[in-house]
Amino acid sequence: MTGVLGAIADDFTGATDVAVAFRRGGLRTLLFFGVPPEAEVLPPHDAIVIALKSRAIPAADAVSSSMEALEWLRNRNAEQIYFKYCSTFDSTPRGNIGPVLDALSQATSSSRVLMTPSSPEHGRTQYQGHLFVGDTLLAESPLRDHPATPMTDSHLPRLLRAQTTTPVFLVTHDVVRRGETAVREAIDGHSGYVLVDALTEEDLRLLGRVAVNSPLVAGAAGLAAGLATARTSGTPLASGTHAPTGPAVVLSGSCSARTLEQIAVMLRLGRPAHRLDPVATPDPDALAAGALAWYDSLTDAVGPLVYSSSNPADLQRTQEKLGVARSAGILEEATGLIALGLAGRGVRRLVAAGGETSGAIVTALGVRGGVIGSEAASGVPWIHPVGDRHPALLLKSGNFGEPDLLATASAS
Ligand SMILES: Nc1ncnc2c1ncn2[C@@H]1O[C@H](COP(=O)(O)OP(=O)(O)O)[C@@H](O)[C@H]1O
Ligand SMILES: O=C(O)[C@@H](O)C(=O)COP(=O)(O)O
Repeated sequence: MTGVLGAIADDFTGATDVAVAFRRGGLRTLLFFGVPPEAEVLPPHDAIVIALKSRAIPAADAVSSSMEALEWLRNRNAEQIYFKYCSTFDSTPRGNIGPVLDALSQATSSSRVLMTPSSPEHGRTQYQGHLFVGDTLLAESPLRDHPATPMTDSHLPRLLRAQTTTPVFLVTHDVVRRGETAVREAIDGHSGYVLVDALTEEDLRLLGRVAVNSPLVAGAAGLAAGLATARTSGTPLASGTHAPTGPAVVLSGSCSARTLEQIAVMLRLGRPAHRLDPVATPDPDALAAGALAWYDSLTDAVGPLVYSSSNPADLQRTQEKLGVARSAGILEEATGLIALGLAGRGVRRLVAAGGETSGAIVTALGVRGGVIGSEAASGVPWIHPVGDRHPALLLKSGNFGEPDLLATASAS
C-alpha cells in the first residue's frame, strides 16, 4: 500500500505507543491529540496517529469521536485505518472496543477485521484466545484492579462478544505457527472480527503481511509494528531527535502497579514529592493551588513529583467516599491546572504517568500534536509539541518502563 496509514488510538499514551511502533517500522509519523482542524498544515508523512480519550467514556461518545477522526484521516488520504486499543484490552463490560469497531468497520466497508492486543515487547501475548500479562492471565494481573476499566476476564473472544453483535472468531497459535498461507486459509470465507493468537514479534510481522491490504486493522502496538514493517519492508528511519533538557516535573495519576514501583523509586531517592488527596480537598482549584504553592516553595529541586497514585486498597477507599467518576474528575482537572501552572513557571519537561492523566494534561495545555522524539523507554517517546512554546512531554503508559523510568526521565 502506498497511501497514508491512519491510526485512531483510544487514549493518549496508547497513541504515543502506536506512533513509536509505526516510526520504528520505517513510517514518518505525525501524532495529534484530538482531531486536528481541517486547515492543519502537515509536514511530510506516511502515517498519522490521532489520540482520542475514548477508552472509558460512554460508548456513543467513543463512537462519535472515532468517526470524526476517521473522517479527518480520510480527508488526508488515509487508505488504511488502524484502531489502537490497549494491549491489556482495557474496556468497560459493554464497550468501547466493540462499538468503535462496529462503526469503523461499517464506515470502511470492512467485512473482516484482523486484530490482536498481543505486544510481546510489553509482555502481552495472546494464546488460545487468552490474554497474558507476562506469565499471568490478564484477570489475575494488577489490571483486575484498574480504577476505570477493571479487567476480570482474560478470554478475548468472550470479552469482545459482550461488546458487539458482530461475529468474533479465533485463530489459534497452531495455525499461526504453520505460516501466512495457513492464516489466510483459516480466515478466508469468514466475516467479522478475527482475534489471532500471537506470541512473538515474528508472529506479528506475519499478521502484518496478512493484513497489509485490509482497510481496517485493530490491536495494540505489536500488530501496528507488524503492519508498518509489512508496508515499508522494514526499512528503518533515522533515529529521533535528542532528549529534551530543562526543568522537569513528574505528574502521576496512574495507579498501575508499575507506576507505583516507579514512584517508590523516586521517593527512595529523596525526590521532593507532593501528594494530591481528593478526599481531604475535593476541589480541583484548591488541589492545584496547593500543589503549585508547594512547587513554588522548592529551592533547586531535581525532578519533583506531584502524584495521586494509590495502591488498590487506598484507591478503593477514595472511590467509595467520592465515587469513581468524581474522584477521577477532580484529580484530572487538578492535574491539568497544575500542568498549566508549571508550564507558566518555566518547566520545560513534563513527565506524565497514566493514559487518562496524560490526556488531561495535554488537553489542559492545549497541545495539538507533536513530533515523535527519542524513546525514554520502549514505547515511551519524548514528544516535541508543535505550535506554541509548550514543554516537551513524556506520556508514560501506566504499565510501561523500568522501575527507575520516572526518576531518570526527570533527572537534570
Ligand atoms: N487517588 C486516587 N483516587 C481515585 N482515583 C484516582 C486516584 N489517583 C488517580 N486516579 C484516577 O485513576 C485513573 C488512572 O488512570 P490512568 O491515568 O490512565 O493511569 P493507569 O491506567 O496507569 O492507572 C485516572 O482517571 C485518575 O484520575
Ligand atoms: O497498549 C498499551 O498497553 C498502551 O499503549 C496503552 O494503551 C496503555 O494505557 P494506560 O495504561 O492507560 O496508560
